[in-house]
Amino acid sequence: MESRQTRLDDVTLVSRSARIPSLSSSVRDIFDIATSPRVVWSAPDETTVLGSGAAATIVATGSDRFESVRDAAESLFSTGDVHAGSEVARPRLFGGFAFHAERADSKPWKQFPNAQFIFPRVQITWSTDTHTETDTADNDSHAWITVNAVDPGATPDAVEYRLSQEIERVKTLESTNNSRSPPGVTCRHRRTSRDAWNRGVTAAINRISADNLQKVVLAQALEVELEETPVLGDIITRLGEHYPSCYRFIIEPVPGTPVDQRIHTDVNAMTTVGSEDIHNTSQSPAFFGATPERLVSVRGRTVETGALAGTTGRGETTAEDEWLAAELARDEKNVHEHELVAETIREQLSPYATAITSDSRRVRKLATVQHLWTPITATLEEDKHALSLVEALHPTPAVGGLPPTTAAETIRETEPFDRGWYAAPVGWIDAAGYGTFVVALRSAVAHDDAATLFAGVGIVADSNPDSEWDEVQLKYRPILDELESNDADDDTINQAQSEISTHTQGTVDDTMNESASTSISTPDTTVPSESNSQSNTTMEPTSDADADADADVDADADTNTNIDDTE
Ligand SMILES: C=C(O[C@@H]1C=C(C(=O)O)C=C[C@H]1O)C(=O)O
Repeated sequence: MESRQTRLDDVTLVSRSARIPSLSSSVRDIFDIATSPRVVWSAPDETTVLGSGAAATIVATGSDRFESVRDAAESLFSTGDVHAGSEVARPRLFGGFAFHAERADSKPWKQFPNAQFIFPRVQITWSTDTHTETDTADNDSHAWITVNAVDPGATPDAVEYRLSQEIERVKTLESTNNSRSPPGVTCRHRRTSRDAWNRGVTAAINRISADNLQKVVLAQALEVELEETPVLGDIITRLGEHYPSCYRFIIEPVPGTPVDQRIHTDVNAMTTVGSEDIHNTSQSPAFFGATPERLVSVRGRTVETGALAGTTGRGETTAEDEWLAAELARDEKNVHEHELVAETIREQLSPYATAITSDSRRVRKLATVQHLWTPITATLEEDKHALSLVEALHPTPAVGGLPPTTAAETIRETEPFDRGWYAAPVGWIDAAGYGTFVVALRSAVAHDDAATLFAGVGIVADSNPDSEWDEVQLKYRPILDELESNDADDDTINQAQSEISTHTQGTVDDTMNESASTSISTPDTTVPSESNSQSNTTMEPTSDADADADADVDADADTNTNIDDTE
């Protein structure tokens, strides 16, 4: 994509939307024909959104990157001529940040700026979260199409004309309903060997004993070669089926976008998405995942967040599963690790809030793991942009550690790879400054016929390197299951259907079935942007075989051929 850096007073944002009743096409259908950069956002209790192409892109880097993106976004939206027709169809910016303030410049993150937000050329918003092919029978299911242009020459007439073209295109799309098989993994390479892991975890524990550190989250990266290029539209759909309570996302970097200090808009902004000449054939990398962790959602003065830390596996029988949940809920190490996170989040919110409410700590069951979870809500003292809350909260000790600076140093010294966008904030913002951001866990970067997966664990004083290793392998499962060709799908679905959360007080809740420097880019000329500036019950496992369930899962994770354990 050609792009140019643009003064915001030179551009006009024009956005028009229309409702499409009974849209039969799903994310799976449209993702394939959409134009890079593509984004998908699918969250419990939120509309599902697919973005195609970039009418504008905001890029930032450095320690003031949150503020830079916020200022650029506010400037961009302030130029707007927006007729959304419905709040759900309102134009939004989708994107995220790297974990660290500096840009990652190594594989697989080379094409990802430190912070990047895309203002899609075409945004399709499904009115319900359940937008898969089964919904076609649902008369109420409908979608909105929004066409955005950011260009000195953008006119309402031109955008409306383009909107009518997009409506025809989407309405006439065949819904294939075909789910293609996972690509299959041919080779795996761990970036951290078992020995290196043991040394890293032991060194972190020593730092904790020496009182320099309370907690640090250490991660691993797993590179896999695939038999073929993964079909991300299918993968994200299946992740939605297996992990309905998780936040699913796909983000592609904008090809050719300068990585800092820019606002860019797309020279092709007025061309039709999906037409032959711009059909997506690129090998753009894509960051995708299904994370259980919402960093923050801001709507008006209501802030929703939570602490998610402390992990165990799923049992093979209901009794074993409940036993594991009960053990997790009363395990001192996990509760300590969890409470450090919950307490820090409350402290991080307190300068902005008139009230902070923590719900009871509970066990949250996902298809492959169970976590300790404390939902937290706050009321803001005054209006705050979602990105200000993101800045206040990232990184929580659920993915960084305490104290934050020593934890960040320990992470950099220990991990032999760059986290890139893993464990960092990914989400959306709108013109009102509302937004939802998640912590990008259970995630991977797909690049050509390969992918790099990331997963981490919280290390505290009484952590054991072997158990922490096992926990990392378990956390690879959501993504690895979508890449490996095997018959494990059915088991995962069965477990997903039992997603519930259990209050530690023993009640059952089913809330689980329910979220630098700057650039915006526009075409051609390059001018500096102004915005640069517990359950109480105790159960025993039913049998020895059941008690070995965790070991079985982990052994499974290692069954593939060609595992290269070298660093
Ligand atoms: C770091 C990850 O997960 C985080 C660490 C957890 C833990 O240590 O128990 C649990 C949930 C997440 O906050 C990951 O999934 O990669």
